[in-house]
Amino acid sequence: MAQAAQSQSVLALLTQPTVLPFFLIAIVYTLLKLLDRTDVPKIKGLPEIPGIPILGNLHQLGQNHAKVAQEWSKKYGPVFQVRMGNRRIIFANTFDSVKNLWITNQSALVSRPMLHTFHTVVSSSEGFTIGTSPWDESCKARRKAAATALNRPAVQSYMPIIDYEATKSIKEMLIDSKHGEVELDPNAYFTRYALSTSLTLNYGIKIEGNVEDEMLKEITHVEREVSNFRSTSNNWADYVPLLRLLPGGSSKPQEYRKRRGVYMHKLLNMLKQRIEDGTDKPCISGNVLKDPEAKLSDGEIMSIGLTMVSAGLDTVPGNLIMCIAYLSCEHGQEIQKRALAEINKVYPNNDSWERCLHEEKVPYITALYKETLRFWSVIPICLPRTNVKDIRWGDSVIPAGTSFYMNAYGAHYDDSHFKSPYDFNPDRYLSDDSIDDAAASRGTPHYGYGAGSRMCVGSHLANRELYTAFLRMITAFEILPPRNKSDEAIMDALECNLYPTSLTLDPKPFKVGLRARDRAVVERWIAESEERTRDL
Ligand code: HEM
Repeated sequence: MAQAAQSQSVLALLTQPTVLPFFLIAIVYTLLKLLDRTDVPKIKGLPEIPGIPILGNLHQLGQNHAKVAQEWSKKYGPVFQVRMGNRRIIFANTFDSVKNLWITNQSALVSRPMLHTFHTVVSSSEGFTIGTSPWDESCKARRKAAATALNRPAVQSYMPIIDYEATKSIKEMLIDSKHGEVELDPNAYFTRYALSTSLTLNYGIKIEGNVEDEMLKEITHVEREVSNFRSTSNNWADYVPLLRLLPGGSSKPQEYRKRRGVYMHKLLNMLKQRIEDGTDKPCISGNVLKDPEAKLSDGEIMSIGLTMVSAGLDTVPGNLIMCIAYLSCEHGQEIQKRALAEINKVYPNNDSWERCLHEEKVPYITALYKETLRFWSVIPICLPRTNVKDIRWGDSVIPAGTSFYMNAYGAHYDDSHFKSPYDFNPDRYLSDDSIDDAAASRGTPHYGYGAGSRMCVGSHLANRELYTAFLRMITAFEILPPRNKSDEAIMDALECNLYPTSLTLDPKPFKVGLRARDRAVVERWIAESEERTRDL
C-alpha cells in the first residue's frame, strides 16, 4: 500500500511540466548510451575514425568499404579502428600491416566473428561453412578434413576432373562463338567449370547439361545471394540490432536458406543412394561417409559439402572471367603473344594442352594467375577474423574478441610494396619489377587467398584450375576486343563488380571475341581429352 503511494508520488513529480522535459531527455540519453555501446571498448592509442552515435562509421563506409578504408589509411595510418554500429572493427590496409597481424600473430587471429544475418538467419539449420565458423574443435576437424582432401597430391589426383571440365567449357565456347563471329560473355562457361569441378570432387556428381542447366542456374543464383548475406558490407542489421526488429528483414535470407537446403540435401542423398547401390564414384564426401574411422557427424559432412560448393563458385570464375576480359584489351594482346611464345618455348611439340595436367612449367602463366589474384582481389574485404588472445599493435593492446577486417584490396594496391600497383603486370612475379621482390616472388605473393592460420585451404586446387584454364584458353583462342565499345569490360577491380557491397566479385556483363588459333588442332585436343575422361 505504502509502496504504491510512493510510486504514484514519484510519477506525479516526474510528469510535472517543469520536470517532464528533463525526465524525457534523461530517458533518451540513457537509451542512446545503451544503443551506442560497442562489443569491445575503444582501444587506447589506436587511431579511430570519427563517427556518429548508433551508426558509428557505417554510413561513411558507404557502398565500397575497401576504397573508403584505403582513403582513410592515407590520413589515419595503416591500421585503425572504426565503429560499425555496435561493433568495434580493426581495419588493416597495407601489405605489411596485414603481414604483421595475420601472419606474425596467426595463432591469436584464428577465429571468425558471428554475424547476425548469415549465422542466425541464413544458417541456423543448415550449418556454417568452414570459412564462416568460429574456431572450435568441430571447425578444427572440418578444416583438417578439407585440407587433407585438398593437399597437393590429392589435387593432382583430381586433374582428370579439371581436364574434363576445361575441355567441356572450351568446346562449348568454340561452338557458340562460331569461329569468332559471335562474341561471348565467358561468365556462364567458367561458372559451370568451377561449380561442376567442386561437385564432382565432393559428391562425384557433375553438371551434365550446358550453361543453361537448371541445377547450375539455381545453385549459382542462390550462392550469389547467400554471398551477399555473408558480406561484411551489405547487412546493417549485423551491426545495428534495432534494425533486426524491422518487419520483413529476415524473409529474403530465410527463403535462400530453404532453397540452399534443398540442393544440399539432394546432393548428399544422391551420393548416399549411389553408395548403397554401389554405383558411386570416388569423392571427398563419399570417402568420409564410407570411412568407419571418420569422426565427423552428418552436419559436419554437410558443412564440408557446403564449403566446397560455395568456396570455389564464389571465387574461381571472377578471376578467370576478369583476366580473360583483360586479355581482350590492347595491352592484353601483348600479354597473349608473350604467353603463347612462353608456352611454345616450353612445349615445342605442341602438347601443352595435355602436359599442363601434370606440371606447372610455364612461369609466365603462373605469374599471370598470381597477378590476376592480386589485381582483381575478388574478396576485397577478406573473410573476417576475431582474435582469441590479445594482440599488440605498436603501443596498443587489442583485446581478445575484437573483429579484424583485412582490406585485401588496399594491401594489393599498396604502392610501398608493389611498384605501379594499378598496372596489370604479370612480370612483377617473374623479375625484380616489384619493390619487395623477395616477398612478391617467394614469400606471400598476394592476399588473394587470405593469410595465416585460416588461409584458404583450396588454394592448390584453385591455382591448378586457373593455370589449366588460362593455358588452354590462350593456346585455343585469340581473345579479341568486342566490336561495340558498349560491350567492353570495365577493368577497375571495384568498378567491375555488379554488386559492390557483395562479399565477392561478380563481374558486370561484357563480351569478347574468340577466334580459334587453329580449329583443327583445337578439335584434336578436345577429342583427345574426351577420350581420356570418357569414364569420369
Ligand atoms: C581463386 C579461387 C579462390 C580464392 C580467391 C579464395 C580465397 C579465399 C579467402 C580470401 C579465404 C579467407 C582466408 C583468410 O581468412 O585468411 C578463403 C577461405 C577458404 N577457402 Fe578459398 N578461395 C578460392 C578457392 C577455393 C576453393 C576452390 C576451395 C575448396 C574447394 C576453397 C576453400 C576454402 C576454405 C575451406 C576456406 C576457409 C578456411 C578457414 O576458414 O579455415 N577456396 N578462400
